[in-house]
Amino acid sequence: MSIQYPGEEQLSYGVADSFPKDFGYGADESEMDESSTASDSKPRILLMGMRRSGKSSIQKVVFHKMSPNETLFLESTNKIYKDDISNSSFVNFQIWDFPGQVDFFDATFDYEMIFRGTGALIYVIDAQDDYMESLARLHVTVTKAYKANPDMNFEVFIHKVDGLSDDHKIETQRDIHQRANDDLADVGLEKLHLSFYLTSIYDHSIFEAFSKVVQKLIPQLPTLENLLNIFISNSGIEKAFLFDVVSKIYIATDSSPVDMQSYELCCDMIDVVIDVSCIYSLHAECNGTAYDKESMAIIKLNNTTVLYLKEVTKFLSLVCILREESFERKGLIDYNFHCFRKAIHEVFEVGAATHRTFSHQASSPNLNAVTHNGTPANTV
Ligand SMILES: Nc1nc2c(ncn2[C@@H]2O[C@H](COP(=O)(O)OP(=O)(O)OP(=O)(O)O)[C@@H](O)[C@H]2O)c(=O)[nH]1
Repeated sequence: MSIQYPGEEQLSYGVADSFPKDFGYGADESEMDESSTASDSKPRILLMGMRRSGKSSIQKVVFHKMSPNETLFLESTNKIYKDDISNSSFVNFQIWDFPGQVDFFDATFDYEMIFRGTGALIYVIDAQDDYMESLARLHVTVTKAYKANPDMNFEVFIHKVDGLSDDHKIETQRDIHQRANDDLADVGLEKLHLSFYLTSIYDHSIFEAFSKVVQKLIPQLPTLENLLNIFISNSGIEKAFLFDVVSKIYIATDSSPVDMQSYELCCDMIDVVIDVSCIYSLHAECNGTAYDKESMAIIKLNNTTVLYLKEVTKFLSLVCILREESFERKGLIDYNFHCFRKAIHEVFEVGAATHRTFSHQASSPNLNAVTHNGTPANTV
């Protein structure tokens, strides 16, 4: 595990620099600094919902490492809070936290402008409370937003489900799903697709849900999944996640199903790596220095499972789950990882270059992996 800071020049690479450009409506980093209007043009994710539904808590827990218990002391948000997380995260967009319910009839609130630059609208419903009023607000919000920007994704977080039994959770989700879609059908908006997630800040469900929201906004997702599939099948790995280190959102995974336990294990591994690196860091302050080019860790569990973490870019890390037997071929895994890492860098360089030239012709990176038995496999 690395604990050394590699030097400034090594931190100059950054996938996030290309990320907003790949959304097609982002602005350059330099422009961001010059005016807040420019930074407002960054792709956004909006957090909306009734007062006390848990919007600020979600944002603080996922992106600012606040512990769930501390959210009890969060004060009510009074104005739109714009959180630009791009300096620390691959997830290069703004999260806009809205103060309780938005008054769409307030003339000073230009909701059309806000919705037009939005990638995803997350509507948070407090599942522990009576949600009828919240459902009515959801309907007004999504219909207005859809008219302004039909391309945006509509995500509904059925939140605070930690207080509900398993049966109650399923029943609540079914009920909310039914009512929300019936309301849309009544006004002829069957085309408006709502995605539903059961979430809580007290477990990993909020990170999983946010991962799925973010993945839908990554144009390179199919390429990333393809690269992960090639990497794991040639290396004898069971499951691999590409993580945004700071938020523990997974940007992509291979196409085998995700089980919560594996995801939680990998999240915990990131915490261990960052915490241990911080403790032994050469720097007194451990802000952003705990993760660098040298970062890697191997954790052997007592059930013959191995967790393997390696740095991919300044913000991204690959966390793999594999059997002890497969780990005996560590040389092969490392070689394939080297190819995988190179391919990931190419994906985002191509993305950035494509944006710069305003060209829509994307080229695919080559992943010259070695198969599990050692023969080179030229794959795209
Ligand atoms: N049990 C439980 N409580 C939660 C969860 N998420 C948030 N809360 C609590 O809900 C309360 C309200 O959270 P906030 O994040 O302030 O809600 P908000 O939607 O931002 O509220 P406004 O700023 O007034 O719009 C806090 O006491 C949180 O601790 C959750 O997943 N489970």
